[in-house]
Order: sequence, then structure tokens, then C-alpha cells
Amino acid sequence: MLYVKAPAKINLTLDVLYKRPDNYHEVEMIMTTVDLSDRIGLELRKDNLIKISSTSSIVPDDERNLAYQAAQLLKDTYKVNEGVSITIDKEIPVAAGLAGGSSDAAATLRGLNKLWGLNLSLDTLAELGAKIGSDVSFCVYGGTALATGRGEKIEHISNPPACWIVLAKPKIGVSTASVYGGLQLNGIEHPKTSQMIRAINENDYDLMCQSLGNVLESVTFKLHPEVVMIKEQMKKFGADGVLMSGSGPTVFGLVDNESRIGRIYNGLRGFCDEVFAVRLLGERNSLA
Ligand SMILES: C[C@@](CO)(OP(=O)(O)O)[C@H](O)COP(=O)(O)OP(=O)(O)OC[C@H]1O[C@@H](n2ccc(N)nc2=O)[C@H](O)[C@@H]1O
Ligand SMILES: Nc1ncnc2c1ncn2[C@@H]1O[C@H](COP(=O)(O)OP(=O)(O)O)[C@@H](O)[C@H]1O
Repeated sequence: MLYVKAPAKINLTLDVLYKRPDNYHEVEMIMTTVDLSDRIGLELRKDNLIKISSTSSIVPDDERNLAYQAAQLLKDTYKVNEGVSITIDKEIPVAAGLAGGSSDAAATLRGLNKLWGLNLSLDTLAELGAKIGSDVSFCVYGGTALATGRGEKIEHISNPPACWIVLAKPKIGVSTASVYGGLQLNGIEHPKTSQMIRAINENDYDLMCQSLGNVLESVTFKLHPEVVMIKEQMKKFGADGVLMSGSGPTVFGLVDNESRIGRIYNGLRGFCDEVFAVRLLGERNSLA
């Protein structure tokens, strides 16, 4: 059995430039990985089948699973005559804005590259990953990046200043498609992407906290007002910078001082079942 780690991502900035003719949105976002991971187990099968199981009751255990799609795509593209049993130990909340499914797909690509002896580069895996979903390419590489296009064009940047992240997910799932679909770009306030890059390059924690921004908040806040409340609570309990990740509903708070985490964590536990205090991960993936 080969085990591969599949970490969650957060969006430090998420800007939408325009809606494209293919119905995707042209984005500009800074993404980084955090130390909250699913664990993917891969075991070779001689019978040519792809089988999938997970510890979560809400994640599909058939061809709708993004990890299954990753295996199928590699199998079809490279005419692989072996199968695989995939097990997913799910730690990342589902439909949360943390790219759990995309990261599972990316980890499956990296793992099967080794298990099936395909010898593909990370760049090739990232290119394949884009066929599964817009966030999969970033998840193939991990680390910290500026993502453009529909999210699949990846430019690596330095890792942000070291800090803690508190993640709080209210008990609702959010559909990424409906959030993008509800976005009104007229008069919207765009995040300061280049200021965020400067903050990261200069290792300036305060500037990083001031530069957080996500245009999708406006949509999700209207659909689910409890997300606004969680953001306010996170600030009240002492986080230095607070933002919704991706299309939500997870809200994350940045904290540079370990002694303040307990108060924020315990305060949020009163509102959300799923609360995590984690570190930024930083390191980029190598081939599994
Ligand atoms: C919002 C973000 C931010 O990182 O993450 P999540 O909240 O999903 O974690 C991503 O852009 C989500 O990426 P991902 O979840 O891979 O989306 P996809 O499966 O490619 O697309 C799902 C749907 O979202 C819309 N979509 C997605 C990406 C994009 N740049 N423009 C879009 O309009 C499209 O309607 C598409 O059909
Ligand atoms: N391996 C997987 N893990 C989680 N969700 C998955 C997976 N495969 C498919 N899905 C489906 O993808 C949808 C989005 O899940 P997820 O990736 O967790 O959220 P997000 O796109 O908000 O980051 C879910 O509704 C789920 O049914």
C-alpha cells in the first residue's frame, strides 16, 4: 500500500477579472497549503478495476469521486493495464472551499504515477489535473502560488510568513458553481493581489493580514449570513486577519502568536462543529 498526503488549500486572495465565453471565470488568486490533510491509500489490483472507498459518508464512492476520475484519466491516457484500490481517510471538510476533492485527485495522480511506473513530471500531472477541475493543478504542486486562467495556470511564489491558521466551517455546504454564478462584477472591490505578493516576498505578516481579500465573499455572505457572523466572531476572538476561503463557507483566521489560538479555537467551537488550528505547510510536493 502506498500512502500519499493530500493537504487542504486556502485562498489568501481571490479575484475574478471577467466571465469567459466558456462560462468559467478568469481568476487571479494566491493559494497556499495548510497542515490539514486527507490520506490517500493506493493498492495495486491485477484485475484492471478502479475501486474506491472513504471514511466519509458524504463523499461519493464511485466515478463521481475526483480521485476515481484521476485514476481513470491516467489509465485511459497512458493505456494502463492494471487497476487500483483507493482508500480515502477524509480529514478535510467536504464542500468547504478547501479543495479537499481536488487535493485527493492530485494526490492520486502523484501516487499512481509511482505505483503504475509512469514516470511523468509534476508539470504533466498538473496539466492532466486541469481536466478534472480548476484547482487540481495547484494541488499537484502544493506550496504557495499565484493561480490565473481558470485557476490552472500556476506561478510559484515564496511561502508566506510563518503563522497559525484557525479554520472554521459552519454546517452548510456551498456549491462552487452557484457562487460563481451569483457573482456581480459591477462595482465590486478587488483584492490587492500585488500587495499580497509584496507582503509575502518581504515576509511582512501585518501587510499579509491587511491584504487578504476574496470577491466571492459577497455572494456567499448573501446566500449564508451565518458565514458573516463567523467572520465577525473570528475577529472578535482575536485573529489578526480573517477571510472566507474559496467559495466558502470555511472562514480562516491568521494568528502569529500561539498563546491566542486557544481562545479563538474555543470561541469558534461554540458556533461550528468543524474547527481546526493548523500551520501553513509551505513545502512544495515532490514526485510521490
Ligand atoms: C473557488 C475555488 C477557489 O480556489 O475553490 P473552491 O471554493 O471550490 O475550493 C476554485 O476556483 C474552484 O475550483 P474547482 O472547485 O476545481 O472548480 P471546477 O470543478 O473547475 O468548476 C466548478 C464550477 O465552478 C465554476 N468556475 C470554476 C472555476 C472558475 N475559474 N470559474 C468558474 O466559473 C464553473 O461554473 C464550474 O462549472
Ligand atoms: N474525494 C472527494 N472528496 C471530497 N469531495 C468530493 C470528492 N470527490 C468528489 N467530491 C464532490 O465534490 C464536491 C466538492 O467537494 P470539495 O472538493 O470538498 O469542496 P470545494 O470544491 O468547496 O473545495 C462535493 O460535493 C463532493 O460530493
